[in-house]
Amino acid sequence: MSDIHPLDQLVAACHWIGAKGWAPATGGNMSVRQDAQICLLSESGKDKGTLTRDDFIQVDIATGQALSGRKPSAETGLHTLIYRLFPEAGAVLHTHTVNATVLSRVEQGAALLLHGYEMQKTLTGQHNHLDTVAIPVFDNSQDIPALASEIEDYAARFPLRYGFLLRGHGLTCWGRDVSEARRQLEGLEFLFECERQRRLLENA
Ligand SMILES: CSC[C@@H](O)[C@@H](O)C(=O)COP(=O)(O)O
Ligand SMILES: [Zn+2]
Repeated sequence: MSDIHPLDQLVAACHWIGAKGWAPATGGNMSVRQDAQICLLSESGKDKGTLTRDDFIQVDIATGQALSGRKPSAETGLHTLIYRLFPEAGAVLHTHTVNATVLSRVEQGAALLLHGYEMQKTLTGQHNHLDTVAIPVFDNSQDIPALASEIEDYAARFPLRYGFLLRGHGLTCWGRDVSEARRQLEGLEFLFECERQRRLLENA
């Protein structure tokens, strides 16, 4: 367990995500759980690759309301949903990568299926490239409460283990701590790149 404060770990993760180009033009949002009731969410509209500790806002997980007058992410409701669904979730990362944005539009089905990749084993609980990893894809919406409700309904019927894609928008993933969330993000992004290339080459 790291002796670096979780918020400082999250700030470092934001800089890493920014350096990767995975949160362009203020896209993306990140959070860390403070306790069972409160999470710390990135402030809306900021460049996520240059955030500091002061750019995170306390939000009530049960209500989605900020404890101060500042505006947390437009997608706060998706972060608080994850923290309510998964008490073990300690950090949530949302990114706007080209791979996630394009693949989620090319995939017309309800989930992006990943199969046959050794790097599936980077995902928590995955031990075999022969397994199929399903990443659900939801149509994008500006109505975050409605989108959160749709995702909650899905999670009541199907496993929601690694993250979900918003069509033409990006990826939201999570972990028990910042380190695991970073690994899930990096693993999924690698797999998305492989799958995008595979589909391009197979259709060439
Ligand atoms: C640059 S617009 C993108 C936003 O609408 C949203 O999708 C996003 O990821 C960032 O919103 P934010 O409110 O800054 O957390
Ligand atoms: Zn977004």
